[in-house]
Amino acid sequence: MASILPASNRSMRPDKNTYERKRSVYVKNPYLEGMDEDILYHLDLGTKTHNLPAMFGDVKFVCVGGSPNRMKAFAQFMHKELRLEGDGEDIEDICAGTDRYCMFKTGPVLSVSHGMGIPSISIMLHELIKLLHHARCCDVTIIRIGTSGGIGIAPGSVVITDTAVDSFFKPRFEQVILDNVVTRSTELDKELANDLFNCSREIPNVPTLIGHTMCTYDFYEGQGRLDGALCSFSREKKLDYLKRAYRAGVRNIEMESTVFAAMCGLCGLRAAVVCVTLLDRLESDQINLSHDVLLEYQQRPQLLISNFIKKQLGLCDQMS
Ligand SMILES: O=P(O)(O)O[C@@H]1C[C@H](O)[C@@H](CO)O1
Ligand SMILES: O=c1cc[nH]c(=O)[nH]1
Repeated sequence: MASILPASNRSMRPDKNTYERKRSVYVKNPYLEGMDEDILYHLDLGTKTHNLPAMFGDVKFVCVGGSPNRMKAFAQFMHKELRLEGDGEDIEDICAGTDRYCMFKTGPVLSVSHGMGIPSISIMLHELIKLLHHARCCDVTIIRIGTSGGIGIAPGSVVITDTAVDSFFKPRFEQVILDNVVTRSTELDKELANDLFNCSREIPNVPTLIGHTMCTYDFYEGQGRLDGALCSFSREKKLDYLKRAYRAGVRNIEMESTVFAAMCGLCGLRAAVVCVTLLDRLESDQINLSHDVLLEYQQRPQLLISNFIKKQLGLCDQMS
């Protein structure tokens, strides 16, 4: 039977930090407290092997994205932007003991890769959220910086997601738990989305908008592409579907935002999704950008998030 768990249903127990108005990172699992040790297997970290509060206690911003190289480049970029010591080129992968994900820390910013698709980001988020909880982090903002296919907007546009929707344009994420389907809310933090949009106004030549983001389970058939190994629908059906998505408010398509919004919302993380579009899906299916253009497009969300983080840290005036 399906049930809705609203994102506002946040705490399992009273927040010990209520008086300081701090926002903790919650885990909603009664079994965790009774565990002697928690091994974060896919991150190659653990509560007995690592001093998580010392390593991560000061983290305030977590940025996640599919590709390990992109997330390393973002960490190096942030290192420079925050004017931290050294050039940041030799930044170490904290998860070097596993090749599932990579993680880099630069000042209060953590940069983590999540691979492609809902199952991959979901595993990473379970362990990342436990990590932040064990490290006693508070007031954490998490942002997915990714790539996507646009609908009816110019390639290179940056979409800040107001609501993540599924393939039926519904703001929900359906998690199969045992043999039940549990439906979770995919609302994102509207204030954060607006703050990011305001920040984007200061970046010239990068068209940026707020819109719904559709999250699919597949890049090809799941996104209505005509160029996969399998295709059982016509060009007309594809265009009809994408135009209906556009009319429902969808401006881009990717593969992680619904589970990201659902899990972060339930665990007390202020969350946003910021993706650049690589093509207009009403025009084409294949991504034929040159390497340089692709690189420049991928840097657009990074530039916006870096400006936002610097503003939040009160560093912008001193640095411009
Ligand atoms: O963060 P990335 O750029 O990996 O996100 C999108 C969605 C899929 O993971 C992938 C498909 O190319 O790109
Ligand atoms: O079309 C696209 C481009 C990037 N990522 C997606 O999921 N879809």
